[in-house]
Amino acid sequence: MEDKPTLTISEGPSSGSWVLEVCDSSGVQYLPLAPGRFVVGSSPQAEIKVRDPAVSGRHCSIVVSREGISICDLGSKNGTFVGGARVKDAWCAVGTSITVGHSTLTLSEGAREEVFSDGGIFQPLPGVAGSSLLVRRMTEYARRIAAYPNPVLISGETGTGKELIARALHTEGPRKDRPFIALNVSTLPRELVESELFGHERGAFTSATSRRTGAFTDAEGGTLFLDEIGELPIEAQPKLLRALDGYEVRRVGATGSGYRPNVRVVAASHVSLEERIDQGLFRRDLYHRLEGFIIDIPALRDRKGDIPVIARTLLASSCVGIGTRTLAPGAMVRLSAHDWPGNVRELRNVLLRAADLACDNAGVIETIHVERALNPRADSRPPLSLTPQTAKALLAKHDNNMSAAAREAGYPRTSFRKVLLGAILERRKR
Ligand SMILES: Nc1ncnc2c1ncn2[C@@H]1O[C@H](COP(=O)(O)OP(=O)(O)OP(=O)(O)O)[C@@H](O)[C@H]1O
Repeated sequence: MEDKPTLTISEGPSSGSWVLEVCDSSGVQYLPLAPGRFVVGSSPQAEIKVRDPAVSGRHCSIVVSREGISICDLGSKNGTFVGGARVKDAWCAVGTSITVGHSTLTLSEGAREEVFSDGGIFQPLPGVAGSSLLVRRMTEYARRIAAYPNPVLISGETGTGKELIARALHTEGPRKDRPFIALNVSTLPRELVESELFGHERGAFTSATSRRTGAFTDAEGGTLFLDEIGELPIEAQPKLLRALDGYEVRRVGATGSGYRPNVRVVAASHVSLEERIDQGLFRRDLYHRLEGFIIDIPALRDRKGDIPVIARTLLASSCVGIGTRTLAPGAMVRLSAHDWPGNVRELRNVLLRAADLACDNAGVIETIHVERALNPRADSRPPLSLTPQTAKALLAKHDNNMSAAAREAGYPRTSFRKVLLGAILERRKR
């Protein structure tokens, strides 16, 4: 849509403005939707053009009316999917993610008036793939606050990329040439936390055989990333508060005057710090010192439009040594249908396993590979009994298409082939 129609629907259940986020091989486009019918496809005539060879010329249509927004498949080759289900006609709600080919279309509400300072050319944060509206908003905010010296609190479920964002805050800010030190508080022995943070003098405690600097000194002039800050023992919290308030702090066992750290603290937590406060495990004053700027990273299931681009990025970066891999449209649909409780980390691991399983399939990851990668434990169970005879029958059923027969059997193509070779050898023996 070269000239983008914009209109605010003022009556009916679909009141408000709608934006369609189209994520295809060329990146992301945000298209404000006016009432009407729009054909989605790869053809130049389509009103909503998707640059993706797996998308049919006229793939599906989107109808925006007073009743709401509906989608209708137009007899596409690879199908139109909402969640994991192939649909002919479906009503869509805000947040609905539609998969066509390797691309996703996500419906958002009320972003039409939103103005981004990037002038429409989205510049992702280093290493952070994804360009959904949620990520775009987060990126804009992170870039802005990267310039400040104040602490930042990053919240988000496990695997959403909290450390990545912390690193981006560092590299995008004025401290980028100074150290970035990451410390996972939950892995520190309770009795050593203070020493790890602030250092110790020789003889301060039994194992302190020499003087040691702590993370605050190591990060001088730069950024200190404190992951799992909610696990910081309550007795170490006042000293961190002092450091954040700009007062002098001393090494464990030191006497006399201390030092005033010049460090930007970025803390992260995947648990609610408010809950830790209610449980008496976290000081409210420390929380307020940290939460001047909060970045809340959305869960992957709330930005499914990011899955294709993150998946492609991870396949390119994580599969070094495995080989080049591409995702079949069905595999992308399966990825988009999953809820990703482990977020991007889980996606990375699933892709790695799927890439390995696809080694015999010309580098194409199919739905079956994703399915098996999502259930790795099922994979280590002995395979269901596939005899040479059933393999042969399946092959005949699928007109000698080995991939299709292997898929139905739930086997990788190589294993299926081995069983089939058994049938041939058996026949030769007779
Ligand atoms: N948007 C993204 N694009 C590419 N890779 C990502 C993205 N988000 C996360 N990752 C990758 O996912 C993995 C987990 O990220 P990270 O360690 O930053 O998550 P986290 O939220 O800090 O996790 P935890 O709470 O468990 O410490 C890393 O390998 C990271 O590079």
